[in-house]
Amino acid sequence: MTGAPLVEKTVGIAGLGAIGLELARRLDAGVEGLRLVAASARDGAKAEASLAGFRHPPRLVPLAALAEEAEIVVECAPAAVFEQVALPAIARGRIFVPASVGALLPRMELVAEARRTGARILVPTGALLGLDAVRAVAEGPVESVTIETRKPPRGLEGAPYLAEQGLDMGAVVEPTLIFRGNALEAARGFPANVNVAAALALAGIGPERTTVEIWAVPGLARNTHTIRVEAGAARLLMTVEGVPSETNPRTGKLTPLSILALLRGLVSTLRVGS
Ligand SMILES: NC(=O)C1=CN([C@@H]2O[C@H](COP(=O)(O)OP(=O)(O)OC[C@H]3O[C@@H](n4cnc5c(N)ncnc54)[C@H](O)[C@@H]3O)[C@@H](O)[C@H]2O)C=CC1
Ligand SMILES: O=C([O-])CC(=O)C(=O)O
Repeated sequence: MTGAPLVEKTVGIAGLGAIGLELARRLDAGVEGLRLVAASARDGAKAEASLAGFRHPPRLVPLAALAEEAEIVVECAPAAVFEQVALPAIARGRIFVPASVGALLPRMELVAEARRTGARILVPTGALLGLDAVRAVAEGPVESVTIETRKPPRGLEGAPYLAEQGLDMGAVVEPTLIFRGNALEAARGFPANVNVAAALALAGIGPERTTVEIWAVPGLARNTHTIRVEAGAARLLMTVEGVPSETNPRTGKLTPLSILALLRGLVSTLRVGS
């Protein structure tokens, strides 16, 4: 006797940068139960070149059209175009997987909208770790959640908070605490750097109660995130040292892999971790 035939889920990717292109490559190499059918890129000619060696190149479509093409829409684009991907995906009742989690935090009304349309918003662990454990302890009482992010100064450049405070990352010569506040304030001040803090906040006790520290550390080779949780069921202490990707040193190599693991979990028979 054979099992039920496998029903493939179709995937569309918004943005073919450090995360999107690696995820696309992995899917094109073959993942049982998943088929990459569409992608969006800002530069069509560059995208065609990137996809040239693919076995089954995805159709290149505008951001807003991804939701028409695919059941799962993965957002890996700059936060500035988040709504162009998220709104159609949610309106059409798709599975929406955002990498720009910092852009989701100030738009939590999208969750209510997804409930109305039947869409699901699945936030990947991304560059972080241990959100299964954070979700588990958050089923009980939690006293505090803190994330300490350490990055080389150039990895923080361009953040609005630095301009507001007149902070020059070129002048940092020793490990320096640049910011301490809650996850909502961090997402506003460092929109390209606190996707991890946003994901942690959503997994645990919310953005107001999640504390974020951002350190600029000259010479640091790996983006390092340390999570500390005091909860009724357990004390969590977890650190990840991410290897920067070659194409975008702000983004670690772990993030596309985390998204791939999430997508596999949507179609696999055996799934491990809550
Ligand atoms: N959740 C997490 O743990 C992490 C999330 N991120 C976030 O994920 C997002 C993507 O990150 P990366 O891949 O490193 O960025 P990237 O800059 O390497 O890639 C973004 C891509 O989107 C493309 N793009 C820009 N405008 C577009 C448009 N209008 N239509 C289609 N494509 C467009 C760009 O050309 C580029 O190829 C960022 O918002 C970043 O902050 C990054 C690292 C970790
Ligand atoms: O560490 C990384 O790779 C990226 C990061 O901090 C973020 O996006 O929040």
